[in-house]
Order: sequence, then structure tokens, then C-alpha cells
Amino acid sequence: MKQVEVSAGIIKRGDRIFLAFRDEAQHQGGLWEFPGGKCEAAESSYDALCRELLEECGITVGSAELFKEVRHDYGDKLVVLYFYLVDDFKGEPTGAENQQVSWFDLKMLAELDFPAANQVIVDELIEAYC
Ligand SMILES: Nc1nc2c([nH]c(=O)n2[C@H]2C[C@H](O)[C@@H](COP(=O)(O)OP(=O)(O)OP(=O)(O)O)O2)c(=O)[nH]1
Ligand SMILES: [Mg+2]
Repeated sequence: MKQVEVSAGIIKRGDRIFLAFRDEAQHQGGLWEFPGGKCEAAESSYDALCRELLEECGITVGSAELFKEVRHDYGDKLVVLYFYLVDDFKGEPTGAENQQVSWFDLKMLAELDFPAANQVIVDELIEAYC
């Protein structure tokens, strides 16, 4: 089965989180995501995070720490996700690739639809900050 390593950023400012909406045509489309993407060969997960957040959201990561590593089998794809907590960044995040984006109150996250691999992250964020 296809296996991919992905870095994603939990972009946090106070008690709000910046999310992007995955296009219907994408794998796990029509769901909210923490912005990010696939790690390239010989690229660290941290470097992939910084590159993807610049490409997709136009921000420069100042510092970020690994929040949790999640391995999830979607049946058609095995995904290893490195979720980083990003609370220091330069620039104002936008949908730099024309994707729909929004800031959400942390307590709102429970109401949104995410890919299955994200459920544990949403639960832990609400537990930690709400
Ligand atoms: N970015 C991101 N991907 C996620 C999350 N949760 C989750 O299961 N995924 C899965 C969906 C995809 O199978 C994979 C990420 O792929 P991607 O489409 O974002 O990769 P990419 O930005 O490099 O895009 P591409 O141009 O290579 O298609 O990880 C999440 O919160 N953020
Ligand atoms: Mg992506």
C-alpha cells in the first residue's frame, strides 16, 4: 500500500486555530485540515512543515514543536502525520493556494468534520486548552 509522511501545522493564536478546507478532489477531500503536506525525500518533518506552511499559507514559522505523531490507515493509503504546534510565526496566514481557510475558536473544533486521523488531535487540543 502507498505510504506517505505528512507534516501539518496547528497554527494557534490565543484560543483560535487556523484551518484550511480540503478540496473535494483531494484525498480526504471536503473536510477541514491543519495546513501541511507531504515530506519530500531526505527532508525532515520540520523542514517540510516550514516549506508547506509558506507555500500554502504564506507564513514563516518562527518555532514549532511536535505535538503528536499519528499513524492512520485509510485503506487506500497509509499516512504518517507529524502534527506540530505552531505558536510563533511571521506573516498573516491566508489561503495562498486559493483554498478556503478560517480561524476557529478551539471549542468550535468539535463541531467540524476532519479526516479520521485528526480526531485524536482535536480531542487533545480541546482537553489541553478548553
Ligand atoms: N495537510 C494535512 N493532511 C492531512 C491531515 N489529516 C490527514 O489525514 N491528512 C492526509 C490527507 C492526505 O492523504 C495527506 C496530505 O496530503 P496533501 O494533499 O496535503 O499533500 P500535499 O500538500 O503535499 O499535496 P500534493 O500537491 O502532493 O497533493 O495527509 C491534516 O490535518 N492536514
Ligand atoms: Mg497540502
